[in-house]
Amino acid sequence: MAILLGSIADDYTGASDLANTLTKNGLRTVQTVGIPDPSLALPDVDAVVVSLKIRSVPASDAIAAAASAERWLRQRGAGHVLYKICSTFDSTDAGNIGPVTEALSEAAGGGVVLVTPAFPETGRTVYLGHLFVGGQPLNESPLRDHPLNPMHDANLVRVLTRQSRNAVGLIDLTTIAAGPGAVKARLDALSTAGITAVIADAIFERDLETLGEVALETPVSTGASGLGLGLARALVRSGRKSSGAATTADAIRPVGGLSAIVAGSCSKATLHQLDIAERSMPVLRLDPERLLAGPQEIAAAISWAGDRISAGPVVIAASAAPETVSRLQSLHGREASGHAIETATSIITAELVERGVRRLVVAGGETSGAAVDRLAIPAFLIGPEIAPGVPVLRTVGNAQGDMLLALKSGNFGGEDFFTAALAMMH
Ligand SMILES: Nc1ncnc2c1ncn2[C@@H]1O[C@H](COP(=O)(O)OP(=O)(O)OP(=O)(O)O)[C@@H](O)[C@H]1O
Ligand SMILES: O=C(O)[C@@H](O)C(=O)CO
Repeated sequence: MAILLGSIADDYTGASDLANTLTKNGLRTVQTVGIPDPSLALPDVDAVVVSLKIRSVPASDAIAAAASAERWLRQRGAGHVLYKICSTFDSTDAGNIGPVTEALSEAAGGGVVLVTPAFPETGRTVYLGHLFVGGQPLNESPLRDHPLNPMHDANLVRVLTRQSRNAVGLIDLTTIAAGPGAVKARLDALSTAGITAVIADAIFERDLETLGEVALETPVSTGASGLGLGLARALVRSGRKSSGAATTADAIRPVGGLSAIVAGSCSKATLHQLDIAERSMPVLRLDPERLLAGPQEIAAAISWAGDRISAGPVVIAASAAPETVSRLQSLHGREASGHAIETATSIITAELVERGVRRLVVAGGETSGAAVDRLAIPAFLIGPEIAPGVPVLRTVGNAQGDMLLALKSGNFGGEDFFTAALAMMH
């Protein structure tokens, strides 16, 4: 299998978001969980998205994992590797967007890397280096209260500079509107000035098409699904994409079994989706203090689900409003609380699968990563889109048999996302 495009995603929901975009734009795509075991039979595809869980780990660990994935992708023919980050640039001053971008670029022989989290379909746009989420600058959006990576600065040139060893530049919208030639000339000038990463503006998909065309001529880029769209369309336009359409029908063949939703995302969107789900499904709100205190809360949740799940889908959520999250974090620390809750939700998820759940929705990137790791799912085929950025996924090579999943990024999906997702899984 020789692949045209490789990607390394810094979390699992982000990986499925990108895989969905690549599929919609004509690339046959598979999502692997880490570097797959050589014994895993992968389908013949144009693009592979390797999901890693490296958004909120120490930068040195993130670099090591990304470097191995990059080598694996290059060995399979990937001429270009996209480092898939969050469209809201989730990171801290310690990384990991800057350090991983620099490491991937160095491994590929250096040069300047285009960086943009723009994803217009979900309202993420970048203008003069500033990231907007819907109508709000990043630092005024709900991302200012993110449990793990609160975002307090919308100026991405500044944010990336704080994470990088080398200087960071900007390619503004005027240059991008002038077309690929103008962007290349500007990149060359910035590269001569010693800059190794540039934040690129993008408001419309046409801006991302221009950026995709330029990025494809370089070995590495860093961005969200918008840049994936640009790269996929550039590959198709250039005629480099092999024949064979990207179909999703095979991925949603019915799997039967029970269905459940597990949420660890504390985003405004997820909190509202949970309120709406409460009108049609039993919802258990976990007590975070009790979750951290010992295994009783987990056992109680499993028993609660066991009493109800044969009658229909159940929802189990650790999610809480920013004030509650802050209180817990001030008592136990940010990372320790996040990690302990992810562990708890992943144990609950595995127990639900043990009891027959085969259709599963998980809300939150870190939460999804912990759950998928505990289930030891090796890879996913990409099914149809439930909402922008969230496809139905079908497991490949799963020990428990075929399952359908949706891994929802915290901020994605309409208010009825949970019922909409389950309605597409049979
Ligand atoms: N009640 C709570 N108090 C503190 N932390 C919590 C609570 N509930 C969940 N968490 C933690 O908050 C973090 C949420 O991150 P996660 O990535 O799962 O969601 P998200 O950031 O909304 O999603 P995405 O990264 O896809 O945008 C996890 O580490 C989770 O364990
Ligand atoms: O890009 C996004 O916003 C999502 O795919 C994501 O990575 C959130 O975790």
